[in-house]
Amino acid sequence: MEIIHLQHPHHLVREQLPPLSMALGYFDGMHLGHQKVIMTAKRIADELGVKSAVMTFDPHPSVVLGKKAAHVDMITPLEEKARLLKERGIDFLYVVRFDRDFSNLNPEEFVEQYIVNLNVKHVVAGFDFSYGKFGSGTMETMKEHAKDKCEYTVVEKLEDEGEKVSSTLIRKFLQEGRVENIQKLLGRCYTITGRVVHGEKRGREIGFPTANVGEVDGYIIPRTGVYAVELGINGQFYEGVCNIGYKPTFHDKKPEKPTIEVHIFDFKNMIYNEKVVVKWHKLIRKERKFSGIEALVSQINQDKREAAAYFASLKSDA
Ligand SMILES: Cc1cc2nc3c(=O)[nH]c(=O)nc-3n(C[C@H](O)[C@H](O)[C@H](O)COP(=O)(O)O)c2cc1C
Ligand SMILES: Nc1ncnc2c1ncn2[C@@H]1O[C@H](COP(=O)(O)OP(=O)(O)OP(=O)(O)O)[C@@H](O)[C@H]1O
Repeated sequence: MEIIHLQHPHHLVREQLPPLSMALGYFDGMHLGHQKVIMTAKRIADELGVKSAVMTFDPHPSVVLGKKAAHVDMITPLEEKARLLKERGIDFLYVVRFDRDFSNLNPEEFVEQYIVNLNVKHVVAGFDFSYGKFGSGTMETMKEHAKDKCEYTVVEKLEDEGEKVSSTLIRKFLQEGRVENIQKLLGRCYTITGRVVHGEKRGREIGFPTANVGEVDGYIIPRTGVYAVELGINGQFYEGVCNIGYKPTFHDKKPEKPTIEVHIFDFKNMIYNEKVVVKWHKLIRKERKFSGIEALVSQINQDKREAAAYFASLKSDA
């Protein structure tokens, strides 16, 4: 997959570009609704005998348009989004810099410059996609704006239990720690990529060595608590339990940031500095302050049993 970064105004020339079937959207999460849009674009590309493409934006429009943060954490930061698109056989990923100038394009200009002029023959988006200044272009106006230069397909709403499958819903579940509910919206577990960093080195003393996962910038961290997780190291996944939190048993003053610590069952290798993937399966309980090490250790043993029972149930379901 080729990744093409564009900044407004772009200077690409239509005649020099391959004809495309392109899916449009921000696509944070690459959830099942997004996958429906993207795979529709790919199917149409195959039918037309053209290349498949996805157009996304960076940073998130709310960073530029909103009054809020200068940065928004993601379900799938750009690198992860690109990895998932490559896995699905998409040929081109266009990443358009979302800045003030770009956001001020009116809908007709957006279609002319970023669809027609990029040699898009067929454009695919979801029922609620909007484009152009104030998001005033919709899939209803697309017909008019694309005129006879480009065909388009609108993908119907994908729902789960009567609710639209959306990034917003997944973000809410992450805030609540309900990672188990996310699996059916993403079609996979929520994952975070990071690196094993040095912790406070207390874990080994209490009989539960943990891999502290750092360098997770850009990802939304689920709420604090204890989870059944898998940790991926060099492509191999190991079952374990993870605490996301502030370790109140040992810290009277709340640290600035929570730590992410994974205890892998029956594992003794040194993995400092390794790149790892945390796969979030299920929330087991909230983090608590214990009266001492003994009470904490007894609870962690219980957590391990619960996580192991969960993983065993997955195998018996299969
Ligand atoms: C499964 C699991 C559950 C944990 N639950 C708690 C908890 O509820 N409260 C707490 O203060 N610390 C909890 N911890 C964190 C331990 O205090 C921590 O692993 C220990 O202090 C070692 O930290 P270190 O690796 O930074 O040295 C938990 C750790 C694990 C692995
Ligand atoms: N559940 C869905 N069914 C069909 N199409 C969808 C669905 N969710 C998103 N899309 C489409 O996928 C593209 C990307 O959508 P977008 O990035 O706005 O995601 P979203 O999940 O709807 O996010 P948000 O929760 O922020 O509204 C758009 O074309 C959008 O219309």
